[in-house]
Amino acid sequence: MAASKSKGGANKPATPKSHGKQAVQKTTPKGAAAAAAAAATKATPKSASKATPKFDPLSIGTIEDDEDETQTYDKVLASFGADSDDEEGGATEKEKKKLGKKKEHVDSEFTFELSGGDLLTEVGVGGASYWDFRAAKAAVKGASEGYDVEANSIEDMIARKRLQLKDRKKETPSVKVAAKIVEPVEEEVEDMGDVEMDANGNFIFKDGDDEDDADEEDDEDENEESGAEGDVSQDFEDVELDQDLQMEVDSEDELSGEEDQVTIAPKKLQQGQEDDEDESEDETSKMEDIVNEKRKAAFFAPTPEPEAKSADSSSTDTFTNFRLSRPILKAISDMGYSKPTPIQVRSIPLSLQAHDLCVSAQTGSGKTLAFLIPIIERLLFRPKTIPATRVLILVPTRELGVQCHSVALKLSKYTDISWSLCVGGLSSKVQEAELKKRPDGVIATPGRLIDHLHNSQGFTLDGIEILVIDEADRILEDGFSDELDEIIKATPKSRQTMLFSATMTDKIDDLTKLSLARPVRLFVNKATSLTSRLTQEFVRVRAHKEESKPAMLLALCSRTYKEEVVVFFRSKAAAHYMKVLFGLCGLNAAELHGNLTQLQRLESLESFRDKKASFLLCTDLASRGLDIPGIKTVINYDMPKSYATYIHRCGRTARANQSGVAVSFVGEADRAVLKMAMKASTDEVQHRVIPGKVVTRFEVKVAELKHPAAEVLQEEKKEKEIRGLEMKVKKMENMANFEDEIKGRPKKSWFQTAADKEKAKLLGTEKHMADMGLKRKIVEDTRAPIKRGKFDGLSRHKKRVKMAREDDKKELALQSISARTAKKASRPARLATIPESSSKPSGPGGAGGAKKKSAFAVESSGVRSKKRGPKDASTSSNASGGANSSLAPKSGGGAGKKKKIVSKTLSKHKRRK
Ligand SMILES: Nc1ncnc2c1ncn2[C@@H]1O[C@H](COP(=O)(O)OP(=O)(O)OP(=O)(O)O)[C@@H](O)[C@H]1O
Repeated sequence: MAASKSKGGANKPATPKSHGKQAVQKTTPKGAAAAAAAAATKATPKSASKATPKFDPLSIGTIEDDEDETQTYDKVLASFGADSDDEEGGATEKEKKKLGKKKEHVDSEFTFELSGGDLLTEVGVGGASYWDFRAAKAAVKGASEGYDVEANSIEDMIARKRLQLKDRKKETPSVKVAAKIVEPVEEEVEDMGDVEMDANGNFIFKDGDDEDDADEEDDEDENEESGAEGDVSQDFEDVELDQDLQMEVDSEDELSGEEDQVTIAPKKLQQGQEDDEDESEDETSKMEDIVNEKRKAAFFAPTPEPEAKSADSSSTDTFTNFRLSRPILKAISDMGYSKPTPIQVRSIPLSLQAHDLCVSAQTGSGKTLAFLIPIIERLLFRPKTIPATRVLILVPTRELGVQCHSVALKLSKYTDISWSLCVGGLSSKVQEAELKKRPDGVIATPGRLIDHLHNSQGFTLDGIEILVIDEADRILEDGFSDELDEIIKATPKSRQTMLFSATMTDKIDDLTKLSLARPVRLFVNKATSLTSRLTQEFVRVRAHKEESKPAMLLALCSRTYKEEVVVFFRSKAAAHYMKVLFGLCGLNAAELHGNLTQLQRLESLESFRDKKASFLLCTDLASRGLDIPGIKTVINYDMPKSYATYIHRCGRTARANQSGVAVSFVGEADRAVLKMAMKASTDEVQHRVIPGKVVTRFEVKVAELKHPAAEVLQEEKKEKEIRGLEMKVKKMENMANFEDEIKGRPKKSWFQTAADKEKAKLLGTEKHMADMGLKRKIVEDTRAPIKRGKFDGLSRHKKRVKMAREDDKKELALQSISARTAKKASRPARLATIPESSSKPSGPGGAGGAKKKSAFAVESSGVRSKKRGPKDASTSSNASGGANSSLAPKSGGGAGKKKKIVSKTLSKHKRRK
């Protein structure tokens, strides 16, 4: 059945006929299609024979393979020692060597397990974690030194301080402090009040920490008194929450004592006042919508309808339906996945057929595999005589790069495909060495990639055939825009481009700069939607109670959400301060933000992943893409400025069919995002009230720990200063010992100054604020225009032809100018001619001969320098092994060939003359 269906579909691509990428498929040589077909047949395990193929495997777009050496599936298998159907007929030793080093062995009995149950759940629980830091950690700059330097870490300082506090506590009898703090800042450390420590150094809240304690005053009164939370009074009136927020979901009994109140927030925000305001804008926005829709229809290729599901759809959606090669199926199976997720079902076939894609699917829906699986499948059939980097995956953060790299390695485990991770914080030298070997794929952050483009000899993006931009809406933001432009220009236009994000934009204006070829738009969910498995809660923070937030957070994390919690802060300093406070309270927290070294960042993630730390205190650095199995709760200590960031932050939990909770502290300034969240939510949004008495108790605690926390931070600061001095001394020593070598190193170049970068960042924020409808402070774009090479972004062949033409033109200009000058010189001098040597006043009409002369001089020097350009370029590409020449075979060789083109055109010109 499978065979007949696939035959039937062979001439009927699953995608629109008019698609722009068909050219790619047309150029696919015979060998590649045959190889794909062979792969399709041989890779199909027996168990898949009943599966109905949903796309035509023969139309798989192959990596450029105009070389004769296209690998057949057998050869690929043979190269890593896997059994092919005909073991004896496998690759020879020589072929094996040529095909690359042996990877893991594929079991000859391997068949893809289709009945693995709901692996999403198993995986989500921790079956196949995406994270493997070994490769990244090995590449961290000066990793070994890092350990020494960090010997006296913040953890040690906190631990010491806790011991000190414990000792002091033993010496000083406990003194009760009043429930209400008047001047908490002035409290002495010794005045621990009713907050005591147990033998293990944990704080004990004597006054009713026990949740069963019913001997409490009325919660509402308490809340009034503390002002931290509680009754939902006037402040929120204008968002019309009041009445409904009073609704109790829990029974009275449950709400007695110190338990938080959790009530349903109303959906009123969707109607009423706002709608009235909107009405006036309705007509205009309708018109805009029509225009936009028309533009979109012209820009995007029609989206193929999802296949109609049979009654038993679960059995039809399997990885074997994609006709993937066996090494990939085996790797997918090893990772514990049995069925593709909906976004994988829809995007993998299109991606295999080399379509440009613009994909939006909810957080945690499996987008990483959605782009990696087809890439690896296609790379299996790449030409291999000359190594080349054909795939580039751009990610916005280093950690996301590490994660994506780790998944790519796992998926490529049974293949000879190589990957390089080029993100900041890891050793540039290690990366440079890797890039020299031309890995098949590079996973990079934009900044580090450009660094290599400018400073790693011979590294170019000329050979990129597939470009993936993960979290594409983020990378399309202004902060990255200059870098993105630079990268796009450096890659060939013929590449396949795939954009992925949970909040993907389909605004044409944003997408045009990526020079997409009729991309297919796959929006599996609304870009504003969050999974229904996520429970959203809001904790209100009144304007004058902002300073109670640390106490509220401690209350939440000590009483309600005690483990597998990620807390997002707006600033690095706040995250760090909280880390100290958590530590002093005996709560085990890791931190993740930009003030840490890369090693510390990775270690933080590791300790949180391994459940050594119950809390991860971080900035938005961790808001996108990070996939840490088992996160139960996300707390927005500071509400993000944009709803998109809110979606991404909340998306760290309730991933891969798991459920989760997102709790947000909402202050006066956060209403815009709150409204959007409420509007977009299909489920009820909860309002959590932490009893005022509880908040007060934690306020006492925070006040008491303020001084010790400050001491820890002071100690840390001193430690850093000492470290800084040590590093300076080391630098000076190095300079003294290796001065010549250090000074002899080529200076690094960068396409933006630090000020430009900062300005770009600011502009990004401004634009974002404007998009959010918030007040915009105009930042003038005073950046100097970025100087880019005239030929950036062109293929090597086109570059050479254009350069040759330019040289010809200059040469012609030179010749005609010199001919004219000679002609002029041969004319008899006019009577009134002023001698050339005499100076003329400058200004209009005053330039005379002197100006012409200088123009000539400029021209000729320009010719000279231009001529040097291509030579230099070809020299560097030769030095790099000419890896890319295989990708543009028709474009010819190196400098020698270029010279020929020049002389050919010149001689033609001369003939014409
Ligand atoms: N086919 C599958 N079956 C089971 N689990 C899967 C499958 N594909 C991916 N997963 C799991 O789903 C989780 C989320 O995947 P991934 O990180 O790719 O999501 P995402 O859509 O990129 O999320 P985000 O938008 O947050 O970046 C991962 O833990 C992964 O192991």
